[in-house]
Amino acid sequence: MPAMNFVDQLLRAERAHHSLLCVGLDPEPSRFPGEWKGDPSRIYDFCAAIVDATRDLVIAYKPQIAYFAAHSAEPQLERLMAYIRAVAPEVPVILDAKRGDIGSTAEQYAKEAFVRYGADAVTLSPFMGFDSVEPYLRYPDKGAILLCRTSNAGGSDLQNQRLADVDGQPRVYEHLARLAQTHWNTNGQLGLVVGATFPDEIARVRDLAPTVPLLIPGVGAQGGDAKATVKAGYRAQGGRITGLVVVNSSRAILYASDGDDFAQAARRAAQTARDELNAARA
Ligand SMILES: O=c1ccn([C@@H]2O[C@H](COP(=O)(O)O)[C@@H](O)[C@H]2O)c(=O)[nH]1
Repeated sequence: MPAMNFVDQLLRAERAHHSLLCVGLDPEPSRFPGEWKGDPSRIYDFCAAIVDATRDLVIAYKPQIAYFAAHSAEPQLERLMAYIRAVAPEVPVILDAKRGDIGSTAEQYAKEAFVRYGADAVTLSPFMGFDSVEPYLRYPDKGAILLCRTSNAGGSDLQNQRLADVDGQPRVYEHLARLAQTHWNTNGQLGLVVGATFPDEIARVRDLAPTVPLLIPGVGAQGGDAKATVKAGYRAQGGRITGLVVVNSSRAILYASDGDDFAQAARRAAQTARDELNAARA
């Protein structure tokens, strides 16, 4: 049976769990509960408990590789990826690595994401241009999600600049949104990262890239508005989703409680976030 591609995996998970919520797996040992506090050898256990508590509520998981690499915990990430595939095979996993390098090195990063970790998609910085993205597109079913209009304030420094210093010229992030909808999307599996902290820009990206899935971090701990996010980026017609949003929340869910009830608290926080996102679809 041919493998299901990333976009279809997202749509299937959305249907199965009626959810636009992506839980971000950003394990920070200093915030672990009880006896696990400060112990990096518990990264896998902590994340697996979060997965067990939330797996019927999500459209995707997004492990951020830095939280593993900083503790030499890549083997725990490998184990976690295998665990998610085993217990939640219907949930795609986006490896948040924000890679970006020349083609020969990008080939190695693509192998790391898709072969070593078995990720369904990876986040990339498009700053080095199409030849730095192309090696990922050679994997026909895998997703590549390009940073477009990021959630941090400093994202404006470059992404909001106009291509020529003339009013009316597109901004860098607008140009990228157009490319992702058209020429660059050679396997049909590109996505764009747009921050929930900038709902007007989400709407602009959606206009320029009407069918590209948007990964939207910035609700929860960064204060982005869930309702405004969905209104700006989600599109459906006649019961069919035409513009999908995958809305990430990490710390607000992982650390909803610092006690032994952390997993139950994460579940409650995920339920609340999922319901809030769904209410905004109406
Ligand atoms: O523009 C961006 C791109 C990526 N991120 C990542 O998303 C999560 C957000 O975590 P919260 O705890 O929900 O704030 C984190 O992994 C970032 O590296 C982003 O925030 N903004």
